[in-house]
Amino acid sequence: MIEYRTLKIALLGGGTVGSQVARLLLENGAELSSRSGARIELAGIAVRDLDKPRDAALPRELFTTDAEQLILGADIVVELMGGIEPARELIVKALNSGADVVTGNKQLLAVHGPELFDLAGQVGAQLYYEAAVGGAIPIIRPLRDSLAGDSVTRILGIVNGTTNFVLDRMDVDGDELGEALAVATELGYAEADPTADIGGYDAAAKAALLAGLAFHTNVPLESVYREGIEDITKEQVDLAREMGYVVKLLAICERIADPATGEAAVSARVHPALVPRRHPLAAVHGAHNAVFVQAEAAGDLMFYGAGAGGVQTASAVLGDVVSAARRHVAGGPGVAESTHADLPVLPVSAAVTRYHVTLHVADQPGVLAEIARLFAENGASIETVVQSVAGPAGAADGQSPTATLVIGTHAALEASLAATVEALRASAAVTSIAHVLRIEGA
Ligand SMILES: NC(=O)C1=CN([C@@H]2O[C@H](COP(=O)(O)OP(=O)(O)OC[C@H]3O[C@@H](n4cnc5c(N)ncnc54)[C@H](O)[C@@H]3O)[C@@H](O)[C@H]2O)C=CC1
Ligand SMILES: N[C@@H](CC=O)C(=O)O
Ligand code: NA
Repeated sequence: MIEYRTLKIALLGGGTVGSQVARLLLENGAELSSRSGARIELAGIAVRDLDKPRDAALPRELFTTDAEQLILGADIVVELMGGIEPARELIVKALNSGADVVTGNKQLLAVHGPELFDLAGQVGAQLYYEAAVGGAIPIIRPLRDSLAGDSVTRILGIVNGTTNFVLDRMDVDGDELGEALAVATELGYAEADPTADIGGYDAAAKAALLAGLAFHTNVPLESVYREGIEDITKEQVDLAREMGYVVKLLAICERIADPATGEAAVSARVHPALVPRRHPLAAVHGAHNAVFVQAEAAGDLMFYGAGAGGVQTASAVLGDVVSAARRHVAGGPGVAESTHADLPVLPVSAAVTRYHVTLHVADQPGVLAEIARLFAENGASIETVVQSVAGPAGAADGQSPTATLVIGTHAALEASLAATVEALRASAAVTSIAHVLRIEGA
């Protein structure tokens, strides 16, 4: 019989993910122990409210409201509380006490990652965070380890399960945004404050982590361009479908050349985009996530799976717990973060994208030529135009007839495309601009 040493796990948070981590640790403890080479013991679960009903039936004596006390004597601290404080302070205490830390807290890492990874390096501890991006999908380890010998050039990902669920329900079931969000929240996909999901903040934090790992540089959260899906309407989703697209919230991380200097730089942005129906990302339904990685030698890779949900995310957390336990058994400092480059992170204006603009114009001779002139003058070139006559303010009201134009552009600098839209807005030929969305993955 093998004599294992015992490793104590302190679990901070017993909510959607934490309760499933606790259940699986208790149910599969023997198996996880033999995989780790150490006996893994759940020492306790810190929560705010001892009497709150949990998703999993867990022994009451494991629960405590004293997170600081629980950390003392723990070998591995699993932080699943979310938010910045007290999560940051507790992780600092855990690392300083020599414990390894496992977290799913992308919000915290996107803001305080550099100082926490530095601290972990200084004290010879390890900070694991596979659950922080893409839920159950292995994406942190592949970027950090498997692709460490390659050069990643671009990441295009659906990294927020809640917004993908909501957009999918709007597309497939005809739901309104609000009703679909209520279901996503009920299913445990949304953050404690779902504005983090709908506003694109959660995806922006994940984009900062992905870009930092992929390009070996620090990508501050505030340098990630962010737009959420709060203004996406059923009308836009329906129009997208008619035109052969689906609306997705994308995180796009790219290594680019600075358009002004030609120097190497990085761009990270999160926004809703039109994705062609034939693109594999269009087939990512429900709360699933998918991350496309393009690398110089490997070519195109795709990582796909459950991006949110308690038990699914618990899988990633437990993988990190086993890694941490193995490190305790083997000794040594663990894997260092590879942030050594110091690349500038450029604003969205330096990104190259395509626009899809729906506008109402006066249905008169010369208008189309005027519109084309505004695009050309601002450095954007039109790829497709679809026109339908008799727009919303038609001749029936005694006004001039209007036409609706749906224009798709070729790829151009975001700065040129945004300037074109401003010029269209100011033009007497344009009655109104109905929608502007970027096209990606075409
Ligand atoms: N729900 C999901 O699908 C996913 C969540 N995550 C991340 O995992 C973390 C946890 O998420 P959920 O389980 O969904 O959250 P939750 O809101 O369901 O659970 C949070 C838990 O932390 C406890 N807690 C919060 N503040 C505390 C404090 N000050 N002291 C003691 N306990 C405290 C709460 O009592 C609760 O038990 C978050 O960082 C989230 O972003 C990551 C991937 C997927
Ligand atoms: N709220 C997040 C949970 C996982 O990170 C999401 O919806 O993706
Ligand atoms: Na993951």
